[in-house]
Amino acid sequence: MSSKITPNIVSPPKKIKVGILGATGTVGQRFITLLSDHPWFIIEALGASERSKGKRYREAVKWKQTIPLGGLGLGGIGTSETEKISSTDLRSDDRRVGDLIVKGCIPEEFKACQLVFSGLDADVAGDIESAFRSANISLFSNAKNYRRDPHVPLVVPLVNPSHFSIIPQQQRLHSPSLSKGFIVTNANCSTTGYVIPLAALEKAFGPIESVLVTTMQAISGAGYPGVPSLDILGNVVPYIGGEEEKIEWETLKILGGITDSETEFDKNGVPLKTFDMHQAGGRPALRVSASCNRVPVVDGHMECVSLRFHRRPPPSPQQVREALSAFTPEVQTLGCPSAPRKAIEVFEEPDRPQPRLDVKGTHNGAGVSVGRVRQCQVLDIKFVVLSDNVSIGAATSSIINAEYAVLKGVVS
Ligand SMILES: NC(=O)C1=CN([C@@H]2O[C@H](COP(=O)(O)OP(=O)(O)OC[C@H]3O[C@@H](n4cnc5c(N)ncnc54)[C@H](OP(=O)(O)O)[C@@H]3O)[C@@H](O)[C@H]2O)C=CC1
Ligand SMILES: N[C@@H](CC(=O)OP(=O)(O)O)C(=O)O
Repeated sequence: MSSKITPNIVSPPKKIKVGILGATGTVGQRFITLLSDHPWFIIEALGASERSKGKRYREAVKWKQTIPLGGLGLGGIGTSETEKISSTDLRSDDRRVGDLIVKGCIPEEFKACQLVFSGLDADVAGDIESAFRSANISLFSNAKNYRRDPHVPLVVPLVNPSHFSIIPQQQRLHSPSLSKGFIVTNANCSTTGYVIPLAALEKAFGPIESVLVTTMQAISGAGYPGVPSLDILGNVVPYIGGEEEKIEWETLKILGGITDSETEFDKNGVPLKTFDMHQAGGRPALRVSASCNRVPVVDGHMECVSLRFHRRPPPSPQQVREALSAFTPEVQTLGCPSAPRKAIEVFEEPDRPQPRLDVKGTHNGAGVSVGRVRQCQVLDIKFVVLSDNVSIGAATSSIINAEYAVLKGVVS
């Protein structure tokens, strides 16, 4: 595993106790590696299924990360020597993550946590996550269950953290007497990877009208043990259930806006049952067509993207490269410690990025890599984007979302 990101904050807030639901899974394990040396967050509680409940974490988990589990601490390491000492005092027992006893995923077991991350299997995430919200716990989820909910923000932290402003409306509806209970979701891993360059291009050149995206998705996207080896070795599977639809509508919600009253997403954002892709909701309509493939790669989703801008004439490939490279998301300037120092790494080499060489990039999988920016003879521009599906595609996004919420006072 590559080196950790150096925190880029000046004055961190006080230490915050966090829980992880689905802690034994692929995404849960990535949460643990990322949080074990987080400056603010301290792992307080881990939850998983009845199969794992009551066991020490190291006995419950099939650990598949490249960092050994044995040495991982509970996080809250601070950014200075003084803080490291005080955070060790706070964790008076100074245990390792592997020592923690796995709990059941019920809110009573997570009462001491100020916020909870979820890497739960989508089959069970719906009821469990809403129980946490009702119990006045702030929840940051990777599961798909609440992404379409018109009062739940679907936040790719490098793109649309402004959508956190829908949270008071969600609380009014679901927990009017409670101040902390809410759900924030992050997006599907393929959506996340390619919507970051799309957002950068919209920021520089205005609305995009049409996008064609073809994915080559890693096996780790299917969790553990995932796709049978006999299906994927030396093969490509041209179907991932539900994935194309998710990419197509999630992109609209993420790049869309919230109405001025901050009570709902606008027409471009809400995947309403009656949603009409041709109807403009504050911006020209965006059409997206996705084709998804599972490929024999362990980590890293690669996506070939072609797009057309609303603006005529469109920008040149060189202008696009410069805009992508210059993209600076709010979470970066605000000082979220897990935000990449560079959101989009642009490659000039004709054969990069590649999953095996570039999936971690220079930012521990928190940014994305773009290459082969060139003219498209059918639309305007085409390029390839590579993202770490388990980091920025999942756990890292949730963590940056939570950091943003802390810095904005949404979680305290
Ligand atoms: N892998 C990826 O790249 C991405 C995944 N996601 C989403 O994140 C979530 C987790 O994915 P992933 O880590 O790959 O999945 P895994 O199958 O690897 O892990 C699932 C987790 O859910 C727990 N779990 C299963 N059933 C229950 C239950 N009845 N009660 C409580 N906990 C339960 C498992 O615990 P136990 O070990 O005890 O069975 C395990 O910790 C999913 O919703 C997925 O769609 C989102 C983006 C990317
Ligand atoms: N389906 C994605 C991973 C995933 O779990 O997506 P979602 O969170 O949207 O269900 C993949 O296979 O790579």
